[in-house]
Amino acid sequence: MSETIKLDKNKKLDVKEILTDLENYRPKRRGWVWRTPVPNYQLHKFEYKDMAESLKQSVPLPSAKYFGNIDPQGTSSITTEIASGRFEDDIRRMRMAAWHGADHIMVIRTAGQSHFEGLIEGTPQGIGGIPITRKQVRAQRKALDAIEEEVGRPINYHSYVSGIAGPEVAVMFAEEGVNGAHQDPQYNVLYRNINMVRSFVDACESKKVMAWAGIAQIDGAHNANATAREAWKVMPELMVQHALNSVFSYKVGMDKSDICLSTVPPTAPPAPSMFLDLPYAVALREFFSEYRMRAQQNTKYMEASTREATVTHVLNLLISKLTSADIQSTITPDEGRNVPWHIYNVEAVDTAKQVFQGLDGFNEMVQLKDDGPLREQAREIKERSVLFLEGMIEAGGYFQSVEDAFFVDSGNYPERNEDGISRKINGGVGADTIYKRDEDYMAPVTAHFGYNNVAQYDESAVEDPAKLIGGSTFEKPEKIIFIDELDENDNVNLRLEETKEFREEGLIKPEAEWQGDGTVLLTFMIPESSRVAEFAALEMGKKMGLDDCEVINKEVMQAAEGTRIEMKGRLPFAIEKDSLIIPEEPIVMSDDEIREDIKRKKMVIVAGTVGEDEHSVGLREIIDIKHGGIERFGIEVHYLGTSVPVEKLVDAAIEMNADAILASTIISHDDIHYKNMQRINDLAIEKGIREKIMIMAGGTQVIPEIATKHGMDAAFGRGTNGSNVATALVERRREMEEK
Ligand SMILES: Cc1ncc(COP(=O)(O)O)c(/C=N/CC[C@H](N)C(=O)O)c1O
Repeated sequence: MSETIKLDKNKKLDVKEILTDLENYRPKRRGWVWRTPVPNYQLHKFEYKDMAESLKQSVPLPSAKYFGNIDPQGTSSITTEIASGRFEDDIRRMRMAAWHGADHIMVIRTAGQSHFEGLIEGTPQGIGGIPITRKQVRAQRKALDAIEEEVGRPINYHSYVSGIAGPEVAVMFAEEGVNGAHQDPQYNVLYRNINMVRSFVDACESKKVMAWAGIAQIDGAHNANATAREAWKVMPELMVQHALNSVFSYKVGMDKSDICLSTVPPTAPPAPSMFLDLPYAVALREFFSEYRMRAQQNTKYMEASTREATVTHVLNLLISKLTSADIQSTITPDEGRNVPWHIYNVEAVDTAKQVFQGLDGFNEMVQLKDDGPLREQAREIKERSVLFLEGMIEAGGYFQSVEDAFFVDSGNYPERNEDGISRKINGGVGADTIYKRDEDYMAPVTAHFGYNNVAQYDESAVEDPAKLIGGSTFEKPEKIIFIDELDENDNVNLRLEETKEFREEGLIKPEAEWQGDGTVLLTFMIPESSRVAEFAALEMGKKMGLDDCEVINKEVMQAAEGTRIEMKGRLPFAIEKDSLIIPEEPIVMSDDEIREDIKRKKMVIVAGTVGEDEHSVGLREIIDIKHGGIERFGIEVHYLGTSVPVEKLVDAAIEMNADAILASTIISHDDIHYKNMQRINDLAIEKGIREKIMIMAGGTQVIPEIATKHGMDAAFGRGTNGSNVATALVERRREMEEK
């Protein structure tokens, strides 16, 4: 069995190492792992109410630096769907997402795989998803073994068991340690036009196998949201679809704790979405309190604006918080315009993480009203769904009601708009492919649904039919036939060869979804109407030398005054890493070394926020002893406050015979911060003190390399602290002393 690969956070994951010895890889475990809640969790200066165990390593939110760099993890599993078509490139994105808190990685299948009659092998490239094959599943599960070690939390790997080869896929997933899967025969019927009898018979087998492997199941009800003309009208039907798949799954043998209802808040602003969606979320959780909730963010009304999608997602997360979400599936905010990009998978995971962090303890302060429209609407949705179910029974059962187009009708049942999806009982892909088992039928395999009749060969094998063949692949994984590649023209090895230069030859290109794709995203505000702005942007992109420019989002600022344009394009060149001139990271001296130098020779500093700038916090943090500022080293600081004229700063330095001027500059409009730096420098020259005084500046928008071009001896940007500044002062003074 191949060893778990050890990842170093400062080293890229080596896909080739993942692909090595795959035939001997065995999954470490089966089944789903839920997060571990930690009641009253002390993190930094806070006590969290609704958090789970923290990660060993992670990328916290940008603002975590103000809170001891904590990265609290909510109790819901967080999903991100990563399936660019090249599984090998997706592995790196999985690592990025895991570091941001995703512990449920979903891989949607290549277009139409639901209609593939059997398993596919090797590693062909996919369209809009990944061709799910044994080798690709193994590679990604093996990679996730390493990634979960690195972040310090189990990661659930997930794909799809629906389709005409559902049972075969279920068996392969059970063999390969897949942890979660969509399985809902209604999906086959309604959205893939697979014969309904075949779908339900297959689902018995698929669910039986998934139950054996402890695979958490997600149903397909959310698809009705995405398909219905007016999504908020299908809520009764959604309840029925959940009921059908959940009870069916339970009856086949799945634990209710592994049956996850896939629920999506049906609407989005500008609709009054909380007023419409919250009652549905409440009704659902009341009806199905024994099952798991997999809350998925709304995609139906997602356009190309990532901002708009993110705000809708935050509202969806608020519903999850007010009700419940065992799994919170994030949807990338760019799904309305791209096959999702790395940065947006991570953004979506961060959005969910951030909202749950921000809403920690919320339910101890806010509760849902016990009366009024919330309860009335929830009741009505339940009543309509019961009517829907009764209507189905009256129509002659599930198959007949599908044929009668009960489902995805945009009428709020019992209202009907007669625009539902109808499927023929004897129609669709796989019709007439169900055969009655012969009298002497038996199957010497584990987790086989239905009467298996093995007693005819061996009474003692009734509970363990695979005993008749010395164990099936579930007991004897060495019986699995591992096929490496089948298509010599479409496989991961060829693709890796094409992108080798970006891994082994130190070439750098930006990438959005695939290694070396060169994709960049530009945001413009063009002071023209939408059409003019679009074509102006394309022209600008061309002149910038970008290939394949495409405007992927336009938002009107005002019809005539301007349009916000987002345009993607491709960089036609790569950068050689070795050719980059990267300035050394400023070293930070030890406290003792700084103190020694100040003791050796006193240092007096004049400091102030310069110009018309009232920001004081940053400079106070750099100066004040209680923030670990430079005073703690014994440096004498004369703080002149805020909005200090340049003249006053320089005059004070002369009066105090200061060794240094420290200028804080937060406002950067029209480069006023650099202009003030230049003025301080020039005035010091004019007053004849420039040679003997150090001048330094800092602020969140300051780029040190630019500041030094405006006369600064040193400059400090976002994230600087007292030790950085004190080190620069001591170093600069030593240089001046050596002159
Ligand atoms: C029950 C079920 N089976 C199969 C598939 C996919 O099946 P194909 O291989 O035919 O595309 C789906 C798809 N749902 C969309 C995923 C969504 N982004 C999600 O997060 O749920 C499904 O819901």
